[in-house]
Amino acid sequence: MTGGDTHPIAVEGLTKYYGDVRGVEDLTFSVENGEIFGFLGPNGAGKSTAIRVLLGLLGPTDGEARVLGRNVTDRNALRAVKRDLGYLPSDVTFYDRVTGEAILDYFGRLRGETRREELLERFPVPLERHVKAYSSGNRQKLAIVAAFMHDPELAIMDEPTSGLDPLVQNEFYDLLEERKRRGLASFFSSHVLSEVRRVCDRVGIIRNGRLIELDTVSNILAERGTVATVRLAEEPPVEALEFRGIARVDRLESGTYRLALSREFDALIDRLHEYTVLDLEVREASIDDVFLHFYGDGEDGPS
Ligand SMILES: Nc1ncnc2c1ncn2[C@@H]1O[C@H](COP(=O)(O)OP(=O)(O)OP(=O)(O)O)[C@@H](O)[C@H]1O
Repeated sequence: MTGGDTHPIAVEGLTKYYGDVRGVEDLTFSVENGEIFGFLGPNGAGKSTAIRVLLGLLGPTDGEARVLGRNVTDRNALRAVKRDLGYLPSDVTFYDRVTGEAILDYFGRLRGETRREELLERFPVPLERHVKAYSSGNRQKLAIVAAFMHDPELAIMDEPTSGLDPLVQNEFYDLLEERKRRGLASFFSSHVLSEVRRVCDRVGIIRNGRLIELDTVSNILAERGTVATVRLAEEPPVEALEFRGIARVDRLESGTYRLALSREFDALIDRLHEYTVLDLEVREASIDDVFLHFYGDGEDGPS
């Protein structure tokens, strides 16, 4: 990785161990300008660890990471780009005995606040109250305003939508999409496939500390974004239900099969036509489907 890398985020071989405990191992990826990048993984996968390293809060054990062209181990260089960086932590902890307004004043003085009023209209919070009295949703909204009010070039967010109601989530997705149109980069972690599917251009899937998939959302979903569960009067072998465009077939119980497939149903209908279909349910793949059924359940996922 060269010092002149212009990616908002560039990570190569990044590894972080906590003693013997693996946080993340050998992560390599980069985020483009104007991209919404989703970092998807189950609890304990290593998402927060990676984000903390990107923000210079944890030192890497090995490998390298650059944020806005600055090496994350160079504290001074990182401090110099703080104004261009927005950060939303997973556990929003503000000093409790201050008002929301005082918190925004503080961050405003540090980094700027050109979008403060506009964002407060979109993510309203009881500014005059002590943060201690805030609901978790209001804390999260305050954190969003604080992270974006200086209109940062790059936003790094750890599970930003947890605790938000659906309307506020939508407002948040709109905010990311507006940023994208303006060429600004956003990186966020999530364990919710549906939101990653909705807003992200590319997704990195992390499991047991390793990146096991890095692709556009549409490519990932094109191959295996739909799950059909079918109950047949007959009991054909699993192979009899395989066809082009199907990623996987599992037999759940006698006569019941689960098929992971692309959203092209003609081939499915053709194949099922050969049997007596007693029940058929088609749904979007959940994150459990992605992790359990497409990546196996071995320690490190696919090799
Ligand atoms: N301070 C720490 N000391 C020791 N081990 C840690 C520490 N922080 C995280 N870990 C371990 O590192 C691994 C990755 O954890 P991390 O919090 O990064 O995952 P995550 O994907 O953010 O999970 P979640 O979605 O639950 O927040 C886990 O095995 C976790 O137990």
